[in-house]
Amino acid sequence: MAPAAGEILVPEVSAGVGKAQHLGDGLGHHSFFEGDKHNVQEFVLPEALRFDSAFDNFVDDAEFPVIDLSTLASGDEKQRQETIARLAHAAETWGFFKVVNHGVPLELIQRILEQVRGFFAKPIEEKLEMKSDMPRSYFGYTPGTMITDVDGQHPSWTERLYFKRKEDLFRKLAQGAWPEDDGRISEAILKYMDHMDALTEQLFELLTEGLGVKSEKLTAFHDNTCGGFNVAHYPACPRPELARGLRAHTDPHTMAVLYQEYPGLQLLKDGKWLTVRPEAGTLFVNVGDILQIWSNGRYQSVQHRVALNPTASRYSLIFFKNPRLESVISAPSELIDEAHPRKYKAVSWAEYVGMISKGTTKPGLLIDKIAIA
Ligand SMILES: O=C(O)CCC(=O)C(=O)O
Ligand SMILES: [Fe+2]
Repeated sequence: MAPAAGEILVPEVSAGVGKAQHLGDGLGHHSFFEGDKHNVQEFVLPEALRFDSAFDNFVDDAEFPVIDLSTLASGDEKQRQETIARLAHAAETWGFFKVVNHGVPLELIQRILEQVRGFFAKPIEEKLEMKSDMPRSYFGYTPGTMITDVDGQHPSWTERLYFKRKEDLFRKLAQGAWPEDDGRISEAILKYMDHMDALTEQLFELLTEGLGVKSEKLTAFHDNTCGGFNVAHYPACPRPELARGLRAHTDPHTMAVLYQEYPGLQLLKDGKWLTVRPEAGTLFVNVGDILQIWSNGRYQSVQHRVALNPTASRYSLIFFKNPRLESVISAPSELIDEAHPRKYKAVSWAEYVGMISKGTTKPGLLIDKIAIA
């Protein structure tokens, strides 16, 4: 008979100790669970919600779409059309693709990751001083105990720090997180976000063209205030099969751009969960719900989740691009005809986000709430 879940994970905690130094070598040097703030047993999932580790079922790299943006630099129109076709096909079939030769310096990514590690290594009390004001805003630090299913159950073995560019609090948050850094990290994050804005805008243009749409460009709904930057930490987990980094979900946004150093991200493809293999310097992009709505269901907002790693702590950088709050998203007329009736009701980003925070939906099904029957 299986022992009780809490006993399997970290037996010391079931005795009510909960100090980091009692959590074994795999977690002892992390401050994530320090100070009795978290009851580790909370992170143990019921059997039905558990999933395979980060090292099973890697995506076949020969099949996973790669978009090489250097193909656009030459100005060769044939090459550009080929890239657009490849990108559109990737968004239609996988909903995910790699981007290489994107112009984001690896040195900038590494500098940010270095700082990120330093922040998450701080004592939990210091991190909680920067706690986000949920549910109203995710801005700031969010412990895994607050990253749950929509009903508030089943916290995730993770923690994150979330920046929005135009918020007055941006510098205050960066300075609070890295007081010793003298403002340089703010500059690095802002520079990274500039790159992300440029990259997503470029992809929007290509994805718009890939649908043959002329009337209304996807860029029209966005500007450079419309991005959120997350740094996420998934501490090494001694029994990764019992907990999860992040539940299966689709991103409600327009698009997300991810940098990861270790495996953990898994995506759903033809009913199977596949692990995405990290590559130095490679960015991973996925279609969000807004892009699926706007493309009348052509581009796929695919479910994904994060599995845990038994020995390595994983850090990821995630940039979410979303429309302006008031932008109303509905598929352009070119995409609608008798054979392709409108699939989704028009929705503003403000309304869509409101639907999330009201918890009116089950995981992954938010988009179905606006489907036209
Ligand atoms: O950290 C990751 O690998 C993915 C995170 C993610 O899917 C999200 O934040 O929506
Ligand atoms: Fe996601």
